[in-house]
Amino acid sequence: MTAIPAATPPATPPAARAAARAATRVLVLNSGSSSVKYQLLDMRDSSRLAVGLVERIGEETSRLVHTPLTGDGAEKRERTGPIADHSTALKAVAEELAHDGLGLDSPELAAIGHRVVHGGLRFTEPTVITEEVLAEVERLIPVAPLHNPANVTGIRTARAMRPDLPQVAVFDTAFHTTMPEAAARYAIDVETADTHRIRRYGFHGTSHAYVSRRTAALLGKDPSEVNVIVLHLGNGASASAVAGGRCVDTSMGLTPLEGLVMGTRSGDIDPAVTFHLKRVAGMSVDEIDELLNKKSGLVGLCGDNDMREISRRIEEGDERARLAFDIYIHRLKKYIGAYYAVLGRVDAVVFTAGVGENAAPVREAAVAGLEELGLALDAELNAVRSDEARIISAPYARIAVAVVPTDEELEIAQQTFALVTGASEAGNA
Ligand SMILES: Nc1ncnc2c1ncn2[C@@H]1O[C@H](COP(=O)(O)OP(=O)(O)O)[C@@H](O)[C@H]1O
Ligand SMILES: CC(=O)OP(=O)(O)O
Ligand SMILES: [Mg+2]
Repeated sequence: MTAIPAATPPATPPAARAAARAATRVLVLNSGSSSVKYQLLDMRDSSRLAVGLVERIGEETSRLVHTPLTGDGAEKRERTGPIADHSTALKAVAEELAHDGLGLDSPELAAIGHRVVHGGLRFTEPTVITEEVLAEVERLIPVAPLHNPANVTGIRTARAMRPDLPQVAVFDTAFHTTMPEAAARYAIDVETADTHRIRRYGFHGTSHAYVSRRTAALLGKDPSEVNVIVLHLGNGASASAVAGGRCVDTSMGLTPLEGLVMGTRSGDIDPAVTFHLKRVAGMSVDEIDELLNKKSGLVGLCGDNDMREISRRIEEGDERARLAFDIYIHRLKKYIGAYYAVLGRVDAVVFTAGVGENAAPVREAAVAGLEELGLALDAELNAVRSDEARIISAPYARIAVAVVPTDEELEIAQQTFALVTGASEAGNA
């Protein structure tokens, strides 16, 4: 494996900071393995000017959904048909923005903020992207094989379109750097671990940070006063234990493969399974990587990775879908119990991301039977569909259970704007 580099990130160039002060818009690109989510925001009031998504990149059935939010009667637009790669996807996004007079050539654009999944040991803060920073993000590809390549393509394409504009990387790993050594270290030979920088990094940190803060606000408290278990359940899924606003443990590890059962990833597994697959089943390391990252989790268990489809199949009496759901829930419940023990006192358990925000049956099953721990849902509140942050626990429950929609893009925009305008250096980040 490639060693994970350590050093200090570069400061914001003063010229870029001065230019950014006059402009107030930030474009955020959240490039996933097969998708790009994006938002254009005006940072004077953090309002959205346009939002969108490109999904199923690389397939015949790619889809771009773009929603301008300026002016009256602005309507959602859709494009379908093959989009070969992330570079093509971003060019299509730029065209859609230009169509609404919000093009990347706008002098009002202060910066582009990029989600970058793995920042290794080096990047613990939002960082202005230089060729050298980009080279380090590329160097980390072996430890985020599904994500960092897309992030790099996104950055290179955006830089080619606006080479003069500051571009900022906001790292999924950053929020987790507060974990104590006892949580971050694996119990393997210390020298080997240190030489190769093998440790728990954790991911989805931007989401865990945003959601834990919003949960504190929902409880009417300061983040420093509350202990929260955050369950980020999207296609990738991770849990974290957040004590007083600081991450103390998280389920993803050196790579985003560890922890919960995910859409296509196995999550926790006995490492000896990999030796067995190599020695006994004759699979290559690349084949095992592909099996665990892309053909496991829900899709490996039942052929579908979308919780909507799995719920539908369960209702039809499909046994494989039922078993996949049960395995998913069993793992989730184990992490709730584990992080309860890690935190000692829990104020809230919060569900977020595509599954966490939308799948009431997942929330119900994950919390079922945990009344002794102080967890109980209100069935009616759990069934409500809403885009608002809300509490769904029973009034008598000692611990709040909440649903808080994540907003990685807003968090990235705020961190990006603070960095390029120098606000973060003035202590306003
Ligand atoms: N209405 C819904 N009901 C149940 N699950 C849903 C719903 N909408 C989305 N999901 C789940 O959310 C997943 C996507 O979550 P998301 O957080 O957008 O993931 P990612 O950012 O990893 O692409 C889908 O694969 C699906 O399983
Ligand atoms: C880190 C990770 O798993 O991200 P995503 O959920 O976007 O795949
Ligand atoms: Mg996501």
